[in-house]
Amino acid sequence: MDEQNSNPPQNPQHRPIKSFVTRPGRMGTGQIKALAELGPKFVLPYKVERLDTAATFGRSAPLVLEIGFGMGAATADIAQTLPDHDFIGCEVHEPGVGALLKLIGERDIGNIRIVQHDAVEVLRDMIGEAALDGVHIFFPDPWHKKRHNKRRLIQAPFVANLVKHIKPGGYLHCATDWQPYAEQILDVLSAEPALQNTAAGYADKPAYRPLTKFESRGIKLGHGVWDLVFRKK
Ligand SMILES: C[S@@+](CC[C@H](N)C(=O)[O-])C[C@H]1O[C@@H](n2cnc3c(N)ncnc32)[C@H](O)[C@@H]1O
Repeated sequence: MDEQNSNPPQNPQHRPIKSFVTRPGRMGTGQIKALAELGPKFVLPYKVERLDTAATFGRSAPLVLEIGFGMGAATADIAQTLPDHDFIGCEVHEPGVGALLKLIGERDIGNIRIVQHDAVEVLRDMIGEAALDGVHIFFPDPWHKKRHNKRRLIQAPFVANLVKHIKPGGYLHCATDWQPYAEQILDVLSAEPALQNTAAGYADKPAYRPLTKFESRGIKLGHGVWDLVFRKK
């Protein structure tokens, strides 16, 4: 999250560039308790095996994948706003996993499962083709510095692969507060032949996406936020 203080490791040639750096994070006692008590039910182990979503959620419902949910505030709100959808959230940062589990427990949310693993590998190994009705990528790490831009998640090869996992008619919703990244996302998604923009350029914020505290503060300071909503053809 705080790339100013992060120190991306050298990339050995055989390893793909990651969109995140794993950093130690302090866990609060509530997060530790939530991990211990709710982790076994709501955290799915990463496996090289297709996820059986009907068995996982005990029903068949539209499935939304969220990549990089951070502390999970938007994830929990959206899952409550859309109780007829099921949500799989991927996040590598353990305190975030603990924080979302805490919200799941406090609000008794049943339609979220978490995979604490790189979403690129989760997509490849656990999510079938055309399995997703929607994908949420909210405020992906902007990797501001030019030499770090290559770490940005939303790039053409990633999107070409991602769309294979979305059903025809399903959607990809991205949001960012960093204008150069918004421009990159707009270019990349517009150039992907399997996607169609639902707006002429940037979209209005869909009602289901809550304003985060961070975002509200930014808006008060006059900072912009750009939503992009594309449909799979
Ligand atoms: C800037 S934060 C935004 C978090 C949250 N979406 C929000 O709006 O507050 C980006 C998050 O994406 C996570 N992330 C980045 N790349 C990821 C990947 N490949 N798989 C899973 N999580 C990832 C990071 O750990 C970080 O928590």
